Amino acid sequence: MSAELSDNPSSSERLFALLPCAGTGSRAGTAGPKQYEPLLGVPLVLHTLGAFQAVPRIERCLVVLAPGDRFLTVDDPSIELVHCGGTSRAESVANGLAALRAGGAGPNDWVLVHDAARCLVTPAQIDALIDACLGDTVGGLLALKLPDTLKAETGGRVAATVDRGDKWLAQTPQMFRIGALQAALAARAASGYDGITDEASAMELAGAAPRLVPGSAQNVKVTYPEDFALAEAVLKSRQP
Ligand SMILES: Nc1ccn([C@@H]2O[C@H](COP(=O)(O)OP(=O)(O)OP(=O)(O)O)[C@@H](O)[C@H]2O)c(=O)n1
Ligand SMILES: C[C@](O)(CO)[C@H](O)COP(=O)(O)O
Repeated sequence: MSAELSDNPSSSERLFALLPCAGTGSRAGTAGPKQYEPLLGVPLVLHTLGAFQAVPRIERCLVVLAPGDRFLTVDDPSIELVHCGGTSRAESVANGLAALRAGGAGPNDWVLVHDAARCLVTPAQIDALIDACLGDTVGGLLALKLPDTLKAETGGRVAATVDRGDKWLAQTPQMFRIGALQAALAARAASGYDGITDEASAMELAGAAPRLVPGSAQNVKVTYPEDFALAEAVLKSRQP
């Protein structure tokens, strides 16, 4: 075992969550960052956090905020807010991983990285990912097989219908060993994380093949103005 892997052997199966929450939500059309828009009277990101709080085997949840962000406060000791968001999602995640390590997480511990903006994720979906990845050498991600026909475009017209047999939509959470993910992201830092839109893409470029774990069509990322009403309707449908 390498020196890096042996420095925290007792924590080899610990689970942490990391929520990148430092975006501006430029496509959402909201006055402030979309993650704080109220849904059923509660800031969007608190719905997201609620799903992770309901998974007891996750030891701690780290929320990566923009440096000047003072919107969010929490009183749950298992949730930690850090103001180290970067200029890209990948940079926010890399900074958050460093904060997790500084707080005692080891390289062999697992991290579940999840978009703050995916507020409809459920504890059952998080558990399904953990169950599928704990015994895996690489880790993996929730993803969805394409439900629609896929078109390639040239100049606003269809250039081709693309075979969708092997195509999946990547979702989050994405679960990897912290040390492996740190190394994969560090290798992309010099290029400004170009093309690294999720954790799996960094791991793929490092030579790994992340496991695809079927997710749910409801696990949407709130991105555009119309997504808020959809998310609120789903949350309402889940109320007792
Ligand atoms: N520099 C950034 C950019 C994004 N995110 C986070 O990454 C998640 C997914 O990103 P996305 O939905 O693209 O959010 P935004 O970047 O805020 O949206 P937009 O691209 O429309 O500006 C969000 O929870 C967002 O807060 C982040 O932590 N740091
Ligand atoms: C990570 C992600 O949610 C996977 O689908 C997605 O790539 C993040 O959104 P962005 O628009 O690429 O920042």
